[in-house]
Amino acid sequence: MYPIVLELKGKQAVVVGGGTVAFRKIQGLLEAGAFVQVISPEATDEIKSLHAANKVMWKQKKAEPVDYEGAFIIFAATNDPAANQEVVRYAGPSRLVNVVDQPTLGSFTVPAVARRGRLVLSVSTGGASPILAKRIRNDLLAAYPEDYEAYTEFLFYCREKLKKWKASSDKKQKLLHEMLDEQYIRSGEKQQAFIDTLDQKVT
Ligand SMILES: C[C@@]1(CC(=O)O)c2cc3[nH]c(cc4nc(cc5[nH]c(cc(n2)[C@H]1CCC(=O)O)[C@@](C)(CC(=O)O)[C@@H]5CCC(=O)O)C(CC(=O)O)=C4CCC(=O)O)c(CCC(=O)O)c3CC(=O)O
Ligand SMILES: NC(=O)C1=CN([C@@H]2O[C@H](COP(=O)(O)OP(=O)(O)OC[C@H]3O[C@@H](n4cnc5c(N)ncnc54)[C@H](O)[C@@H]3O)[C@@H](O)[C@H]2O)C=CC1
Repeated sequence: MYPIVLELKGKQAVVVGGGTVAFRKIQGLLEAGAFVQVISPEATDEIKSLHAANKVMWKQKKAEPVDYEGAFIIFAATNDPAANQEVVRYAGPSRLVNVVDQPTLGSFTVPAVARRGRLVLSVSTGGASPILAKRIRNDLLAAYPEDYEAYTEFLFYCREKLKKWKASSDKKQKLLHEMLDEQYIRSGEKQQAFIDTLDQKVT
């Protein structure tokens, strides 16, 4: 297994199937900014609402090979094992394919994810127990509370600024470590004070 973080903004994702599992995968895709097409003769009310709100495109039919053209990432999420196998066959060997009922047929599995802005914590149990993955995700959400959203935005701003600073790498390293001081996690005021000092140094 080799974990990566995919950039899906504006990329085309095809989800075959319109049930509760498909809906969960769709939610993750929308959070990542993907353009989602759902191919399924039936869909849950939640998926229908997303379609009505133009958040996803829903083709109300069974999947055919033509549906995968242009897809960057594909989910075989029907309740029909043969239909899911067919998705894999037509997608070909060089595309990202997730298969919800026969995971080894696909090229990747979906972890449980805790998001705090730029901080993305993902948990996989290699198929041992999705419920354990979910539980550990919830533990991580408690350990890294909402403050981390603003905090990681602060760190991102400061690091981008420091990258442009024409100073010695020692000086940069010192600040890169200083900004990790615990005092900055919860205090917007302290973050702002650090930014102000940095803005004076790096113009
Ligand atoms: C291999 C993988 C492939 C993939 O889907 O990518 C896979 C496969 C299967 N899941 C099954 C069942 C369940 N899956 C969940 C939940 C989640 N499943 C997710 C991922 C994965 N599931 C991948 C591995 C992840 C890992 O290794 O840790 C999560 C983490 C992410 C997500 O789906 O977004 C999401 C929780 C996060 C959230 O809620 O956010 C629940 C619990 C629930 O629904 O509350 C149950 C019922 C309990 C049980 O069975 O354990 C079955 C049997 C189906 C059947 O019985 O027919 C298979 C098929 C098989 O194992 O062969
Ligand atoms: N990976 C995971 O996280 C989990 C996987 N599963 C597996 O996922 C499968 C799907 O689960 P649910 O979403 O709960 O099922 P569901 O019964 O709610 O939905 C199945 C959907 O597939 C559609 N479908 C059937 N044949 C199709 C075809 N040829 N082309 C396009 N769409 C088609 C149906 O119209 C329906 O919308 C289950 O059979 C189970 O084995 C179940 C729980 C978790």
